[in-house]
Amino acid sequence: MTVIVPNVAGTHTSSRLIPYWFKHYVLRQKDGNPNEHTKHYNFNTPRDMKGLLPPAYDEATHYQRALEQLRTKVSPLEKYIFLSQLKDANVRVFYRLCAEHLAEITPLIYTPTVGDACLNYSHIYSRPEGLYISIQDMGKIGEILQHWPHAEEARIAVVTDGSRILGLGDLGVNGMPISIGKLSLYVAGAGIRPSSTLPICLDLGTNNEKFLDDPLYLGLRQKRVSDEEMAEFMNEFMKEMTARFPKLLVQFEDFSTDNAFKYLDLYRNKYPAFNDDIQGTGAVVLSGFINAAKLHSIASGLPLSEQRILFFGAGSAGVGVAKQLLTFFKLEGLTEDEARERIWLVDSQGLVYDERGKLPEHKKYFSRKDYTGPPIKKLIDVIDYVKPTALLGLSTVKDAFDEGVVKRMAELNPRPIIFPLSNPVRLAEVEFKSAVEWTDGKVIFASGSPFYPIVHDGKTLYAGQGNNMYIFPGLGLGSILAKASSVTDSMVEAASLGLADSLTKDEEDDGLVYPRIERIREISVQIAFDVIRAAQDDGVSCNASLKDKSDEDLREWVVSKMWNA
Ligand SMILES: O=C([O-])CC(=O)C(=O)O
Ligand SMILES: [Mg+2]
Repeated sequence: MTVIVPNVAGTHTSSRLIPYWFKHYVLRQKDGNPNEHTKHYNFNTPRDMKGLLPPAYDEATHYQRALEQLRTKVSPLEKYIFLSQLKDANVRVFYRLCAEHLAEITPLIYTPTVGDACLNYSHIYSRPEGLYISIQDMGKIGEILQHWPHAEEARIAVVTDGSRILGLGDLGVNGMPISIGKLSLYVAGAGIRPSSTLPICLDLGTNNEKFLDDPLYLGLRQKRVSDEEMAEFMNEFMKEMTARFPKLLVQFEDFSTDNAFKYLDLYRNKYPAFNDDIQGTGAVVLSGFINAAKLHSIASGLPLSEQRILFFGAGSAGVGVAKQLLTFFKLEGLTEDEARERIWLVDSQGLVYDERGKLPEHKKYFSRKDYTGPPIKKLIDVIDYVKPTALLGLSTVKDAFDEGVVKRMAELNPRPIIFPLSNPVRLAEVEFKSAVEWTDGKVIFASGSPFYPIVHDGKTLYAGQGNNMYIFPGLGLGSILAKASSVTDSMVEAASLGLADSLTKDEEDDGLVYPRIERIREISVQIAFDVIRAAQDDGVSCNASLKDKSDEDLREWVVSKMWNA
């Protein structure tokens, strides 16, 4: 019997909260500048609030009140709107709520609900929360960046062009909530100061006809610009960003495949920048895979180096993850060519191999040379040919891992590794419940979006969440603290290995491949530490004062730099 266990969050907190919101409210009324709120993040308990607060007002109770109110909302989107307003009204209460109830709040401010927020952004929009830079701003981007207050505090920008939001496609300017959501996790998960975060949505047009026809659509009513125009825009944008925000790290988010690779390659050695979908997702999957392969090996006796990984989906995320997984085999002593041999890609036309015909650039590296027969189109047939130990989905094709596919994986492996990584949850290649049932509980599972735990034959099974949210907060924190001039491959790899290493005994006993999300801050400290050391080894850390710190001192120093609500 299989039962879904709802995620029941605890309700207790005894921590005191500062009612800064009142001061914030009063100040905002005075100046009325919509961006002004960002400067009110550092508050002391305002003494002048006496008489303005109800007699029995208690900071801790107020926090519980917010939680209670949240739970009266029915739909996830309503909850998202409530939380968004709470953040605006009272940033500390919002982040305290996140800190204390992360497992409950994360799916509401981030994947999967943030996907609904993006789809509906032009209808649920209520206030500015970041920067919108459009193609029409070309030539004066520098001027527009001046409008962001407190440039000296800016440390991390999440920049999207809305062209491939999660698995939802081109959402144009409606992509803004993904930048906002990621940055909320930077604060909640890594203690970045809220005023140091900068959400940016670039509006280069959209090819989404539905939005172009929507009278409330908030973006430019035009098709996406040409590659040449975009390249010119991006060059000006990055140049002006560095001039205006010299201490800023840029996280590229949800650019369409080709542009994701193109702009990462173009800027990664020039600016402190990384691409979350290529490098962040790659790192998080490598990490979960390391732990999954250990579990597989215990059950199968197969040496780790003999894992055979089949990727279903060969976009930016798929190829990014595949490249990162080369590290897994290299750590087992294989050469790069040997490592590449252990990985197969499947795209919409089936197995990716040289003889199939012309391939886009990013698929060529993994294209098989050892198969020359007719195209193998169906996934189940590719599985029969490859005999994979692991099946990873980054396709956004819902239910692509059907009963036949999953059962075949279970016939080939005592404990098959199945990672449906597409986001949001309704695009997952297979649901956790089905994967458990079809493998009789044997599956080693991680998904991009969260699934509830499942009780199978009296045992509670947990779905790992192979989402880059475990990586980017710590990778960003480490890069910022190291004052890294660029984000190197070793830094990304360090983040991944740090995460893999972070499982507690209790988590291992529960068969987890990722730590529990409630420990994200602790994990971010470890990742940031590893990232700083990697930056130093690569000679890209410009923070000379960290060089002589002992490991213990460096860890303590990282913790001391984290913001708390
Ligand atoms: O946002 C997420 O949940 C993970 C991610 O980067 C994506 O799917 O593009
Ligand atoms: Mg993304």
